[in-house]
Amino acid sequence: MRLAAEGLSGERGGERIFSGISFELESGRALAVTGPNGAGKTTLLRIIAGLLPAAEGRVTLSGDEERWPGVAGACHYLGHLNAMKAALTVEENLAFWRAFLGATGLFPQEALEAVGLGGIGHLPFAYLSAGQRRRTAIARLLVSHRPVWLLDEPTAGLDQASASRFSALMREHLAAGGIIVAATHLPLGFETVEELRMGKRQ
Ligand SMILES: Nc1ncnc2c1ncn2[C@@H]1O[C@H](COP(=O)(O)OP(=O)(O)OP(=O)(O)O)[C@@H](O)[C@H]1O
Repeated sequence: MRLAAEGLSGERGGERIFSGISFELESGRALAVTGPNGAGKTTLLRIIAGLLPAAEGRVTLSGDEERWPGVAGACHYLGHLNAMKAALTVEENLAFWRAFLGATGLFPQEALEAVGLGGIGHLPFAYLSAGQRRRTAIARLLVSHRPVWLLDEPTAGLDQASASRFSALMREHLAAGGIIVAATHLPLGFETVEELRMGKRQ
């Protein structure tokens, strides 16, 4: 499987944020997108996820078109917001996502154990600390299989042990043939094969 971006330009509020971004990632490879605040890292991830249109260029996913006919449907997008309902329990939130995205991954309790939150599935999401919320959002990546993980500052708010655990989960995803594009200010904790450095804006 190969994720490719060709000549991507991104705009926000009618203003060109970046242009001429190209890359190719084979199964098992990760791309760390780095650069200063406002460089367009989130914008790029959202374009890849199909959440924003590209001003120019295109993103394609090839190699298993029968199973993954489009890029958007093949992606998990972990944004700054955690995409959980405050009033539902942690486990109910994950059960919702598993039903919504497809029961092709771990059960909610298994996913919670994988992020070290096995004991708190019964708590309302609203009760969780910032780091626990982030770890629950990471558990969402595990309840339904998607080959491409798009991660925006995935380790923000995580303590060192949680960041190491997540790093191991990312390595497992790559070892299983997955692809990762991560916007990050911090090292991801494994040898990223490529870095895409986005420019300074102002
Ligand atoms: N909805 C919007 N309308 C207009 N401009 C926007 C909008 N969203 C973002 N921008 C602008 O687009 C630029 C790129 O933002 P983006 O969030 O992609 O940067 P980033 O590299 O992810 O930054 P950070 O490291 O701070 O997360 C910024 O100047 C931002 O102010």
